[in-house]
Amino acid sequence: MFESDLYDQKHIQHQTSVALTVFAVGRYLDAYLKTFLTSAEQHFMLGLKVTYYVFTDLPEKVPSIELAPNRNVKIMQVEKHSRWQDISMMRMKTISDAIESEIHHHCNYVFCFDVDQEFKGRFGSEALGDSVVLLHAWYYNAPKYKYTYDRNPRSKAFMETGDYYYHAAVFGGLLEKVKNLTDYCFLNIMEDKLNNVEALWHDESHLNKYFWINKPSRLLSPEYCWDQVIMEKRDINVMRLIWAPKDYVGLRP
Ligand SMILES: CC(=O)N[C@H]1[C@@H](OP(=O)(O)OP(=O)(O)OC[C@H]2O[C@@H](n3ccc(=O)[nH]c3=O)[C@H](O)[C@@H]2O)O[C@H](CO)[C@H](O)[C@@H]1O
Ligand SMILES: [Mn+2]
Repeated sequence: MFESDLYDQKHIQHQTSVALTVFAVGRYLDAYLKTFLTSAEQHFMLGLKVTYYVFTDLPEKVPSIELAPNRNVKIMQVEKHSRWQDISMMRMKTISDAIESEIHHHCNYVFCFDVDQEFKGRFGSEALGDSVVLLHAWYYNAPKYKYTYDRNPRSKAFMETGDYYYHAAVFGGLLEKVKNLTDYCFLNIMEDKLNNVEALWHDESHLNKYFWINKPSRLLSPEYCWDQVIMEKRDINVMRLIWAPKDYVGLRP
């Protein structure tokens, strides 16, 4: 196990400030946002300055959460795309724009999360790095031929081979690195649209392609986004973030 104090001391000394982006659009807001934010206050980057950027089409419904000093929430209005695939993919453009217009005034690092998750253990400054991505809980132990990269040569996300299979529910890093990643994914998503194709796992497929070409500087273990449905968990010492129950039929547009 790493020495968490050493990481924290370094970042407190450098006055590191972290942005967390999360999207809660449509029915996902009521279903997940409160648990996500309250659990983040218990486990995410404690001791550091944190700004939660909540992107939603329903700003008046964002729950008010009790926050520790040095931490705050900023609500950012976004439109609700009619297809859930676009709600997921267009996050790349929104994050890129927010880094440029807003986040760079306040923060050194940005971490981008799906909302359908709950913090359960320390998710601290050890996770910070220039360019950070997460090993997908379902694939970190799987043989490479099982990785679900996009295999359609017509899509910009097409890959024959790669290093790992990454999960798009958590990624982050220095602002300029994350901006580079989100710009890349958005451009390729739009090019696919012009060609009438959609990558197999949407933004996640493009993210996997990006990190094949632009190697990350830090890999997070599946402890940082674990699915409790998986029975085999010998490698998992601490569940730091877990998947919330899915309800695609009830919650997606
Ligand atoms: C089975 C499936 O679908 N997989 C996709 C989806 O996994 P997930 O099943 O985890 O997708 P999801 O339904 O959690 O959607 C991704 C995120 O978009 C936001 N959201 C989505 C829909 C909505 O109506 N409102 C809303 O706010 C929310 O923050 C959510 O967590 O996302 C991944 C990226 O993480 C990949 O893109 C996958 O292709
Ligand atoms: Mn999700």
